[in-house]
This record gives sequence, structure tokens and C-alpha cells, in this order.
Amino acid sequence: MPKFSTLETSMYTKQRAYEELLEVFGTSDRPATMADLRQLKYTENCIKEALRLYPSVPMFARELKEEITVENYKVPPGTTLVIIPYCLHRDPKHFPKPEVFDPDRFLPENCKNRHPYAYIPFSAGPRNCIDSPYSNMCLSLILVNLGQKFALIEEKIVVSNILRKFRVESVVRREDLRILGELVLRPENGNMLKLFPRS
Ligand code: HEM
Repeated sequence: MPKFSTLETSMYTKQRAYEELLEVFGTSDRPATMADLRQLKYTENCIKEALRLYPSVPMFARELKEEITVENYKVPPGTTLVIIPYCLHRDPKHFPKPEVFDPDRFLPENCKNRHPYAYIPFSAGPRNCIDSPYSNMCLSLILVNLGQKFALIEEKIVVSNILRKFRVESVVRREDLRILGELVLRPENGNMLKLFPRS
């Protein structure tokens, strides 16, 4: 994976995420409800932006069943195509200043004209990560039927629980992070974090 020089997540982003948590939970340490999670829009956009820059599944492959044309090249059936969301998600045509961590890219007004396949952390099409139109039904259905929605709910619960109690800093700067694109994307040497209890 390329080593790149980039920006750290801004203080503004961190502050906005914490303010949203304060709005929803106040200083209470009660467990999050589904109603709380629905309100965590900025947190959700932070998670989406993290999945843009660091898609958990950095690449996947498909075998062509029929001929297609890609920019004047005819690609025959039987060809294996490798799709690399790690690179796709850094296309400046769809994500200007792609290395900048900006959760507002996922505000409805900012993604309404984006190509539907420009952002595919859960893949797309018939063999994508399991999803269902019944996402607002009860949690047991979510557990049985959904991968994507369940993953986002789970991440919101974990992230909101940690950030309600701690301010988090990464020991390793983003430009020094060495990442490996294996079956899933992972930091080569882990990612050490510092946790500062919130008073
Ligand atoms: C952030 C978390 C997750 C990410 C980024 C993710 C991403 C993906 C991707 C990219 C694929 C397509 C892989 C390929 O085509 O080779 C996939 C498939 C799949 N995912 Fe997820 N996934 C996540 C969480 C989950 C969870 C929580 C479940 C189950 C509860 C799940 C269940 C599945 C299943 C069953 C498939 C195979 C679908 C098929 O082949 O028809 N995923 N996932």
C-alpha cells in the first residue's frame, strides 16, 4: 500500500463528534438505545468516512460472465476483475482532496449526485454485503438479515461508548501508519491509542 503524506483529523471534527454525543446522552453513562443511535448522524458520517479511507475489505474480485468494454478495451468473459475500494475511494473526481478526513462528504446534499458505485465499502450488486429493505424492523431481524446495517449499528455503539468516556489520540501519525491489504485491511504493527478520561 502507498505511503502518503496527509492531514490529521481536525480538532473541529473531534469536537463536533463529542458535541453530538453530549446532545444525545448528556453526561449520563446509560446504554445507547436504537433511538439514540438514529440521532448519531455525525458519528455515522465519521464511520462512513473512516470506511472510505480504510475500507475493511480493501479489494475483492469478480469473474466476468460476458464481454464488457472499459474505456475502448474489450474485456472477454472469464477474465477476473479486481475491484479495489481502497483506490476507488481516493478518486478526486468523486472525493476532492481525497486524503482529507471530512465526514460532511456524507451529508445528503453532498452525496446526492455522487455515482452510486463511487463508494462501495460493502461492495455492490447481487453479492454485496448482506442488506435488506426492512432495516427499520426489530433488532432480531437486523441480526438475522443484515450485515451492513448491523455493522454500522455495532460500530456506532462501540465508538459512542468509548468517546463518551474518553478523548482518544493516536500515538502513530497517519502518514506513519503502515497498512496491509490482506483479506481485510489492517495496520501492520497495530495502532496504539492514548485514552484521556473525560472529566
Ligand atoms: C464494517 C463491516 C463490514 C464490511 C466493511 C463488510 C464488507 C463486505 C464486502 C466488501 C463484501 C463482498 C465481498 C466480496 O464480494 O468478495 C461482504 C460480503 C458479505 N458480508 Fe460483509 N461486511 C461487514 C460486516 C458484515 C457483517 C456484520 C455481516 C453479518 C452479520 C456480514 C455478512 C456478509 C455476507 C454473508 C457476505 C457475502 C454475501 C454474498 O456473497 O452474497 N458482513 N461484506
